[in-house]
Amino acid sequence: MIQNEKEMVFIMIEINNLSKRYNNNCMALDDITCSIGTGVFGLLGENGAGKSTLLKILAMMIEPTGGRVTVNGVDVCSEKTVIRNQLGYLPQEFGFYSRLTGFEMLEYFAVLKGVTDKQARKIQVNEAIELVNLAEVRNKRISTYSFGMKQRLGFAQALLGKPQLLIMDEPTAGLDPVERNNIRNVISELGRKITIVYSTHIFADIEACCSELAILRQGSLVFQGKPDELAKLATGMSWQIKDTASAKDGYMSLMELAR
Ligand SMILES: Nc1ncnc2c1ncn2[C@@H]1O[C@H](COP(=O)(O)OP(=O)(O)OP(=O)(O)O)[C@@H](O)[C@H]1O
Repeated sequence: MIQNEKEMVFIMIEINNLSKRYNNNCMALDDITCSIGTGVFGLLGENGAGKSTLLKILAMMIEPTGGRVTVNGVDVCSEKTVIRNQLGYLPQEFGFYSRLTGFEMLEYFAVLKGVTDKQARKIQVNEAIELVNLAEVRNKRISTYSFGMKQRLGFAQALLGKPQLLIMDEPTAGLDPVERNNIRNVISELGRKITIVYSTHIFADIEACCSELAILRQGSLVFQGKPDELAKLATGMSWQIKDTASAKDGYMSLMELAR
């Protein structure tokens, strides 16, 4: 397994009064306060809710305009190197050198992550490739990969360097049901040892893997708790769509009712 139990570190992320206003005046996050411990933490929310913005701040890609985030008491804005050494990050959009093979690309990322020993690097890269089911295409150029394969390669790079904190923006997006299920299993397994924070639009992803979740809506935190607590809140509420509109319109009606 790619994680070593002996190196296990308990992570506690504290988010206090966090805000992010972009230069165009868009308030992407508005006074968010929550705690995230070891395990798998899911972030749910519709398009534009602020999920990617929060994950980018946790991954130190952007800075907040207000409030503070600490990881085990260390401020993410002032002690970036300390936290980067423990971090694996999968952004929503990921760039690869398409002329390289999947194996070569991951080796390159492993070097960037400081895995200097050649043998250790080979082992880590092969483990990551096996975990995301890319073994058969490891020696094929990335230019020949499907979208889902590239997504899984992005997932694999986040695992290199044995991070204790994994931040992933929609890791299951664009995957077929079999691969989505595999990635859910990998996330659940890794979440026994490290902290994983990931965003998704799919509640079934959260149900399958997360010990805790938060829901963002228009930059505000509207729920934090366990998946079954959210399910309890919805007990007794059910909706039937009677109109004959298209499935997409029906889905939109349901979302409006749910709100
Ligand atoms: N660089 C930026 N400059 C200006 N506004 C931005 C920028 N990035 C995001 N936003 C805005 O901030 C808000 C939150 O965006 P964000 O990408 O965090 O949402 P999201 O929940 O991840 O959405 P999605 O599910 O579509 O990925 C949106 O209104 C978006 O338009």
